[in-house]
Amino acid sequence: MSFLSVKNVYKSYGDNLVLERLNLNVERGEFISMVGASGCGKSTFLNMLLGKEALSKGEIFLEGKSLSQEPDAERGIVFQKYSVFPHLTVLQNIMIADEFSQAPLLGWTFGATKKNIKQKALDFISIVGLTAAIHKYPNELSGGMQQRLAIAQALMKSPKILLLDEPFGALDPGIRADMHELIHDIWQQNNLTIFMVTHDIKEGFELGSRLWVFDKLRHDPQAPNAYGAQVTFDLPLTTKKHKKIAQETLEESSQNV
Ligand SMILES: Nc1ncnc2c1ncn2[C@@H]1O[C@H](COP(=O)(O)OP(=O)(O)OP(=O)(O)O)[C@@H](O)[C@H]1O
Repeated sequence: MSFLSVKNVYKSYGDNLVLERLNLNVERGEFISMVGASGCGKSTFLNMLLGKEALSKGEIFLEGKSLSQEPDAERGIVFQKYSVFPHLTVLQNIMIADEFSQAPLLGWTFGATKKNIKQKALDFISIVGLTAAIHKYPNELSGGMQQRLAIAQALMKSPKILLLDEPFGALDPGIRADMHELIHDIWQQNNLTIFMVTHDIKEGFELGSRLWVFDKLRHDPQAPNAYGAQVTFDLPLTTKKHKKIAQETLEESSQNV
């Protein structure tokens, strides 16, 4: 049994068939980079993994259990646009999800519970390198720091899978390189399974252990929505040789990625 199995999944919005016949197996600890032309359904696929979008057909299993339709703590997500609360400090932003899960009504925790959550938050703040900024508000942080904050927030929930939707797209190249190192270390040290959508094929190659290219195999110019995208290339990236072969494969196919 694979860690995550996608079985014959289809997704359409009205008569717009976005994804069709997806059959994929992923093992724990893989880092899947997902690329493909704009609008081919990469984010839709992530949202289905998150449980935010219902499947039109088929099923996705995580450790043998069908994914519920509700977003779940087992799946953390980091978007390009940061999902932080502007009126809370870095520390409060990271603590809040745990506080609400422990005290769902008001989100206020006290005593030992609060102390434990704070310690856990401080540990993640240290991992993402924000210790010097714990009392700052999001608008006082750079883009890279805000992204670190979003990653720490996602990690607080100890997700089994981490979903990254173009997480570094808005960052300057230097900061991007730092973030690549950070996410690579977090992936390795926590045996996380990561799905990352990126428009930057170089980033996909650098970070991923496996590359999925989404594309439509069939096109009907008279009915552009009649066919959905599939994973047309599924290539390992675990060694330098794999990466070279993957690069050549894509160049030969002149895929629009
Ligand atoms: N909630 C929705 N309702 C209707 N159509 C939607 C919805 N979400 C996405 N779509 C459509 O599904 C298709 C795929 O969108 P999606 O955002 O998944 O593509 P993408 O590959 O992530 O694109 P990009 O690379 O530009 O972010 C598009 O045609 C889009 O218009």
